[in-house]
Amino acid sequence: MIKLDIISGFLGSGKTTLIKKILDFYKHEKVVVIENEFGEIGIDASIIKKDGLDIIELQNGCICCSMKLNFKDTILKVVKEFNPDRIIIEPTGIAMLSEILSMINNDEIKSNFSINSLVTVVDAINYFDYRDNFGEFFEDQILNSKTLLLSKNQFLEDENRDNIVKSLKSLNQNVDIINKNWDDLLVEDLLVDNMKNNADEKYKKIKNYDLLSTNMKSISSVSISNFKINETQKIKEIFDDFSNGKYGKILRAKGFLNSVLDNTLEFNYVNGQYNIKESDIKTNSKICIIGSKLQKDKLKNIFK
Ligand SMILES: Nc1nc2c(ncn2[C@@H]2O[C@H](COP(=O)(O)OP(=O)(O)OP(=O)(O)O)[C@@H](O)[C@H]2O)c(=O)[nH]1
Repeated sequence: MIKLDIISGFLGSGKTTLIKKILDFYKHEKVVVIENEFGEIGIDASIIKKDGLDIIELQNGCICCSMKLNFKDTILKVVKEFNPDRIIIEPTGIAMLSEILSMINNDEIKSNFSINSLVTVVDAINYFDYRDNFGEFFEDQILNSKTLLLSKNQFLEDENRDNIVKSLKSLNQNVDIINKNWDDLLVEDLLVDNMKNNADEKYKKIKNYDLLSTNMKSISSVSISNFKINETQKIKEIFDDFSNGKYGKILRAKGFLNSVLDNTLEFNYVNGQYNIKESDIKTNSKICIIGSKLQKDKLKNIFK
């Protein structure tokens, strides 16, 4: 049986960071990662790329396409082409987990695969904001997971972390919740416990696309390649501006920048917070911006 690991979670929650971490545990296996990115340009594949790892990138332009994507066919193609021990799937941050599970809930997949982990990474910093603004969608990921893994929890007080755990439990009583520092995380923590969780349990579909909130439906993306900005200070100013709403509600931006100092910088912006760090990845300058009610022309102009 081929092992299947599904790592879901809202935009910028920490899926790619987690996959990088678990790849170390599986370095003696033949692993294929399927990266389904929402924007038009791929960023995550460059981040997790390493020798001997095969990565399949699936780009999707809109939430509606992202949900209709046929994971089943892709997975079966990967099996034929690569014959892997394990497939790790990172759906887009705005994929409905129920939709993905319904696509792989068929005999062909079941006879070839065992679900090893079905994790949703929950961004502790933004938990209540996202739950309020993207409720039914956010809950779909939580209801359909076997394991919930809190990320960024080192930034919160114990009391706030406890409130998140309580809220998660009120949504899904049967799920394992991992609330620990990721330095202490073991791959065993993420495995589906078949004794506790019935693997054949029906996925819990909450809403179909037509019923999703306007907030959710208005999420779109802008991707810009080879932009000319090459100073850290300038990109910081842009990110500071992202939070004031003049370009729409920007939830996520990520990419690379070739700086004047001739090095590559990797940046991550998640709902008002950002970091910029030196990267050893050699690539052109590129940015993918995701948010709701995006002012796309204004955004393209600032990167001209
Ligand atoms: N400090 C800290 N930062 C984290 C943690 N998890 C993720 N991050 C940061 O959050 C940002 C987004 O992480 P990613 O792993 O790219 O998130 P993602 O879910 O793959 O993002 P998308 O694929 O764009 O939805 C990066 O800057 C990470 O370094 C965590 O547990 N602690």
